[in-house]
Amino acid sequence: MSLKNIYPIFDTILSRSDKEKMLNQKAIVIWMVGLSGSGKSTLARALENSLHEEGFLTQLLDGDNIRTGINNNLGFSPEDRTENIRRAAETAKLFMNAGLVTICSFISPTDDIRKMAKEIIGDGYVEVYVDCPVEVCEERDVKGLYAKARKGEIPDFTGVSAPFDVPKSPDVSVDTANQGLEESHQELVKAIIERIKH
Ligand SMILES: Nc1ncnc2c1ncn2[C@@H]1O[C@H](COP(=O)(O)OS(=O)(=O)O)[C@@H](OP(=O)(O)O)[C@H]1O
Ligand SMILES: Nc1ncnc2c1ncn2[C@@H]1O[C@H](COP(=O)(O)OP(=O)(O)O)[C@@H](O)[C@H]1O
Repeated sequence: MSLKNIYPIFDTILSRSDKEKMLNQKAIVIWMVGLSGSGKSTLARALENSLHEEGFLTQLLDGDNIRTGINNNLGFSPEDRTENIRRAAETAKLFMNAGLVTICSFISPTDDIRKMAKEIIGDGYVEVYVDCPVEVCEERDVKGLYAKARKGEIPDFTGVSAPFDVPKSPDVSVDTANQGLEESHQELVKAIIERIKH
């Protein structure tokens, strides 16, 4: 008789649902899409804090920990953006399969890029469109990037000199141009909590 028959744990592959049970939550990937300055990072951080307070185990993935780390060799050409999102989606899937509620904040500018992310992640992909027109994002110009892009100092800038396809069928849409931060945050938390309760 083989060792595996005596000690079945050597042969057992734990599933996502075993981990979800342990954490008492449903694991999903919340994929936040929107222009620079639309409010993705602000809402992603606020959402993560609220979920944490409610006892959910979370992980946030964004430019700060992905573009400076695993993707520090990538820029903003269409090919590099695709590779950026491919690696981010694969990373998000690993966290999701470990049972975590994973929040991703990337511009994800085109239909094709989002289709790829959705295909990689599969069941559990929840698309959130952080809806804010370029005029309002430009007015905010949180990092001064739109001004630089208009002067031609940043090439291929999304919404100015590179494309952004408005998502056609997001699972959740948050209008940050006509709503305050608090209202957008509450709306988002409500939409997500009902998807992650075990
Ligand atoms: N050319 C160009 N176009 C758009 N954005 C630019 C560019 N160059 C630098 N940045 C800064 O990079 C942030 C976007 O990175 P992402 O990884 O989210 O982009 S993408 O999904 O791969 O398109 C984005 O951050 P956010 O403002 O948080 O969206 C910008 O600060
Ligand atoms: N309803 C809202 N939701 C999110 N952010 C908002 C909202 N209204 C105004 N803002 C402001 O818009 C800016 C969004 O910046 P940021 O979160 O860095 O965007 P992004 O990560 O998409 O580039 C912040 O200064 C934020 O305070």
